[in-house]
Amino acid sequence: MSSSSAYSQELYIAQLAVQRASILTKRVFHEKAKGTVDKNDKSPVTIGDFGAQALIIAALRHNFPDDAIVAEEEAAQLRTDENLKNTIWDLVRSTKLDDAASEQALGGAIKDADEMLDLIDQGNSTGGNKGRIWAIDPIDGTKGFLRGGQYAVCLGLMVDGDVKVGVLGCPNLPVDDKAPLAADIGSNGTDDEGHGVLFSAVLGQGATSRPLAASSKEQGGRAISMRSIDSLADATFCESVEAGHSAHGDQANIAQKLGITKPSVRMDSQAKYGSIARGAGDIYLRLPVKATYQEKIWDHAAGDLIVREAGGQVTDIHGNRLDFGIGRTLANNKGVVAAPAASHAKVLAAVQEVLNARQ
Ligand SMILES: Nc1ncnc2c1ncn2[C@@H]1O[C@H](COP(=O)(O)OS(=O)(=O)O)[C@@H](OP(=O)(O)O)[C@H]1O
Ligand SMILES: [Mg+2]
Ligand SMILES: [Mg+2]
Ligand SMILES: [Mg+2]
Repeated sequence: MSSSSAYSQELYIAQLAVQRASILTKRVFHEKAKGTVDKNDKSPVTIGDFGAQALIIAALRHNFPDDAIVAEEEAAQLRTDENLKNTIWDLVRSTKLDDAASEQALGGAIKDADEMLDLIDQGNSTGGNKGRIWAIDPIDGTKGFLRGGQYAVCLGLMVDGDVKVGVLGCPNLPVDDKAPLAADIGSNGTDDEGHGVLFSAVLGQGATSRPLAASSKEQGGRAISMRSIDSLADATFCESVEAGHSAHGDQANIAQKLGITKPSVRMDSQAKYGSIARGAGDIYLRLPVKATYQEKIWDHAAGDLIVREAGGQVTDIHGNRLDFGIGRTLANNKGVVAAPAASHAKVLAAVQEVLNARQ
């Protein structure tokens, strides 16, 4: 550890935990049948989601035993499916960081398959605005992961409801912060040479990126910041791939109102937040499709902080900051509008015009 600034130990462990979990997800993509299991909300989950969650929680439990954890997945299905459990255990016990000291810092291996299941289930905190709570999305953008597009391994630490540390591992994004966003980045991601980036931020300390494959000896990373755009007409906006997750039609109308001429870049996961934070894109719009859907805290905690620390503003469609302190969901918010701080009011005004016209 090179620095003793606030949350430096949490940042260090979070980065290593995300790096290790990303090794597992990449192995699943390349080595294993990725077959999905349907969750009760009809969304897909893979052995990668369960395995990555187990590894991250093991690292947190070893280092911060008293902290609460909110994580997306639960082990119930694995307890009744021996085969599935064993496949995941096989992956989890054989996934390690190359650097022995880093692996040691995470507490090393999980004891056995039953301990793995118990760890997965320790992500069941109800959240809230008291004390230290980690938010984990082991694979965000599971559909992107399956199609070889974008996905992210996401970890955030909230203290009294405020996000203090955020880390995003994006195995299929270019390492180069300046690489323009390819139009097909959401369907044609790759983790070949030159890909894999780790975004990080600590509240009040800025945001950084570094290669996901970097060893822990290369601490730090490059500072990243949002692009300062003179005219919104030149902006690039990012949105979900799934039309059911955000309203593509409304988003196109908003872009048109802002004079944006470039087509949107569609990609899954919090890779959208990372991409705008480093100026590869400029705006992330997520307008609600279903009025009843509540966004989950693990889908936004790390990205929200990384964008704000890179000079952006993140609100919901009503202009309110995302409220991470009321439970597992963002029940007080609807949608997401993320933009450079100086342009956010203008973007929000266009969002509201389009939404008002909708009613
Ligand atoms: N109906 C609805 N509306 C909004 N959001 C939803 C909805 N259903 C699911 N989800 C969550 O969306 C997460 C992935 O969304 P993304 O925008 O990142 O990617 S995508 O292009 O839409 O797949 C996805 O995260 P993962 O489950 O981690 O992949 C879900 O938590
Ligand atoms: Mg999911
Ligand atoms: Mg998610
Ligand atoms: Mg997920």
